[in-house]
Amino acid sequence: MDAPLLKERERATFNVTELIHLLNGSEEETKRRKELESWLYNNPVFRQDDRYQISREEVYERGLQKTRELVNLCRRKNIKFDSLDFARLNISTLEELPFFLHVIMFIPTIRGQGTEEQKRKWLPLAEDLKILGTYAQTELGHGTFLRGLETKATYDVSSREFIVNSPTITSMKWWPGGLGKTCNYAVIAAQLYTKGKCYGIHMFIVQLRSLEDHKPLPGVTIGDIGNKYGFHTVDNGFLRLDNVRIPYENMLMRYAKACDYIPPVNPKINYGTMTSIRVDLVKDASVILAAASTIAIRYSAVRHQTEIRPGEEPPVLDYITQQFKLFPQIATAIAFHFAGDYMHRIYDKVQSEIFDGHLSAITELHGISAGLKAFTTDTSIAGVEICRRACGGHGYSNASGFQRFYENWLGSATYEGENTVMYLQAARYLFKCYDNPKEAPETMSYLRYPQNKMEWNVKSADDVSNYATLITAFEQRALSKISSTAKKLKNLTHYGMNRNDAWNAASVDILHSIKAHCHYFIVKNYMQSLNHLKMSSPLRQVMTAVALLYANYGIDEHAGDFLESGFMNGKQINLVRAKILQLLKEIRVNAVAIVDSFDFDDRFLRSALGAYDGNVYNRLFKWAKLSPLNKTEVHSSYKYLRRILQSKL
Ligand SMILES: CC/C=C\C/C=C\C/C=C\CCCC(=O)SCCNC(=O)CCNC(=O)[C@H](O)C(C)(C)COP(=O)(O)OP(=O)(O)OC[C@H]1O[C@@H](n2cnc3c(N)ncnc32)[C@H](O)[C@@H]1OP(=O)(O)O
Ligand SMILES: Cc1cc2nc3c(=O)[nH]c(=O)nc-3n(C[C@H](O)[C@H](O)[C@H](O)COP(=O)(O)OP(=O)(O)OC[C@H]3O[C@@H](n4cnc5c(N)ncnc54)[C@H](O)[C@@H]3O)c2cc1C
Repeated sequence: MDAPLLKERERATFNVTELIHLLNGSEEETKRRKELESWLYNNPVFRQDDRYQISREEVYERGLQKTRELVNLCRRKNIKFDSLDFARLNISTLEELPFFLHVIMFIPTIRGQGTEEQKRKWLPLAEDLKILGTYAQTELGHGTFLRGLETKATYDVSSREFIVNSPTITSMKWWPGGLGKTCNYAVIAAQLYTKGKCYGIHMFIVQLRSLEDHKPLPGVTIGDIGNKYGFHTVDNGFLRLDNVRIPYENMLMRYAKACDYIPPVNPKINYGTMTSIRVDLVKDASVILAAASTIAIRYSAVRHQTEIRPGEEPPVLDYITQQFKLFPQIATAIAFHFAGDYMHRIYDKVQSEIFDGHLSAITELHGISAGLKAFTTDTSIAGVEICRRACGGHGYSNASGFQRFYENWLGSATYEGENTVMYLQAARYLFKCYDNPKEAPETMSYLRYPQNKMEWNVKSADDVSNYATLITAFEQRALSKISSTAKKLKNLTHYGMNRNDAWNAASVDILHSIKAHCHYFIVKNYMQSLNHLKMSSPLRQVMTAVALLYANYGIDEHAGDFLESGFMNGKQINLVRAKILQLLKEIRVNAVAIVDSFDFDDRFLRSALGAYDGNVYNRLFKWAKLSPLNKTEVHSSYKYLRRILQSKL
């Protein structure tokens, strides 16, 4: 163990194991997670040290090998795909495996939108991996605007079949994970046509490849869409269907019937699978940012550079600017951890209502999950990059471990709902609640009260150490944004603009309003979660400092909003900034211990900079020697170099 990290750990003022169990939910949860991880990480197939030295095809093939190992492990240990254990395994690999969509979207769509009979037929096949499916909704021409999707499923009454067709090039399915080479089935989102009338988007199970030789079936043109920023393991694919016939029973009909069409009670119930992934992405944002913070903090405690006082080369973690970069990332990761817990609680509650036939809460769930998905993924993507940059040159090396997180996580601003669109969807719900405050859910209860102007009763740095005053600050900032935007919308329509054009004209203000609302919710939920948790006083002291940093940092980052709201003045902003510096100093002694509490296995981080023992330089050198260029002392391309060296200008 590298001496600096040892010293850092010895200085900690709280019990790391206590925080590990708190973040995992309990000691039993920690034990179970570590047991599952040991089964995974002890398998050589999950090697990663040559990840960046192999081709895309080898990466894809490795993905299938890992899938095989993961599936065999689940079978040996009787772990079901919809179990918490599988979810733990999934995040512990954090690999975008080619069969990923089969588990997170294909099966859940059948489970959520199939009739009992359809579930009896398809779920055993899917859960036993007799068939492998993906979720094929996005098309070349449309990903966001689902009502604009062009794939058609036309009901042929005479044969009791649907004819599924891609009428144009823009109607080709494009992006679905595993579609290119892996899956032999898909749930296809298509416009249902019956008796000459279009009834909108419904979901259809379509076989794409033979179960005998995996060749594409007649009428199916299918393949990989090519290299991307990340998700290299996944064969995101394209699919064109040329009047492919499927049985009537292949339309998922829990909520709608095709023959003599019966519409769903709420047409958006077909969008339910997307909501479930958005809910997961909130917690994923916490995990990704916690992993990046772990790498950056451990490295910053080991990396000594330049001088504060002549003759002393300190760890870069002693630079206040380094703390100002990194400690808010730790705080954000923990804030999003609690937001993810909240999202899962709400999702489970609404899901049980839906299965009892009450669909009213799906609009609220959509409004909240769309906003938090956008807010947490945007923030965590930026946070990973801050962590990477804080590691200087070695942060730019693949040996740092950042690229794996960053390249896959970048997509989260787009997949499962492009973030701007998600913000606007959440805002649509927020402004509806603003106009009808009595209908506002608990997360928007502050809209119910009269918007009386308030002043922040803050006179000293101690006042910015109070959860209630900080929550009020974020509430007033959000209210100020929402009410001024509502006024703008009212004026625009008052002077003759229709509601949609007014919405578009005010959409930048609307975006600021929903982001302020999400930020308020995250702060409030974070602090209330800590208040409800039992912990020792040393740990509570640390967690309080981190939570206060999250809130005060948020005020400093958006100082203009808080001043504009009239709720705060310049002097108070300076009190906040003074508080931030005081909190950085307080957190410094525990920084390494806090990221140790995220409890990432080295084989998950795969980082020469963030390994638990801090043995950075030997790991970097060992990794560099793996470079294919180092297979020979003189590279075979020397012949070109020699000509360059011998040529005359
Ligand atoms: C390191 C990585 C780790 C983990 C990664 C894990 C997973 C991710 C990896 C890959 C998976 C990616 C898979 C995909 O991307 S699948 C495709 C995702 N696509 C989308 O999200 C499409 C986004 N577009 C839409 O959802 C819709 O088009 C829309 C933007 C919502 C607009 O729909 P539209 O029908 O036009 O509705 P509006 O006219 O705007 O009216 C809105 C109306 O409908 C209600 N609504 C909308 N959506 C939902 C929903 N999901 N649930 C419930 N209700 C919904 C909305 O509330 C509003 O209701 P009103 O009462 O106001 O009318
Ligand atoms: C890694 C990855 C995996 C994916 N996996 C799948 C999958 O398995 N299955 C699947 O079906 N799809 C998948 N997708 C597709 C993904 O869901 C879509 O790309 C996503 O929904 C965005 O849609 P789009 O590409 O049409 O973007 P667009 O909507 O075209 O976005 C382009 C720009 O237009 C703006 N814009 C669009 N509409 C509005 C609006 N109403 N108001 C304001 N601005 C707007 C957006 O903000 C954005 O800036 C995946 C995508 C990626 C990157």
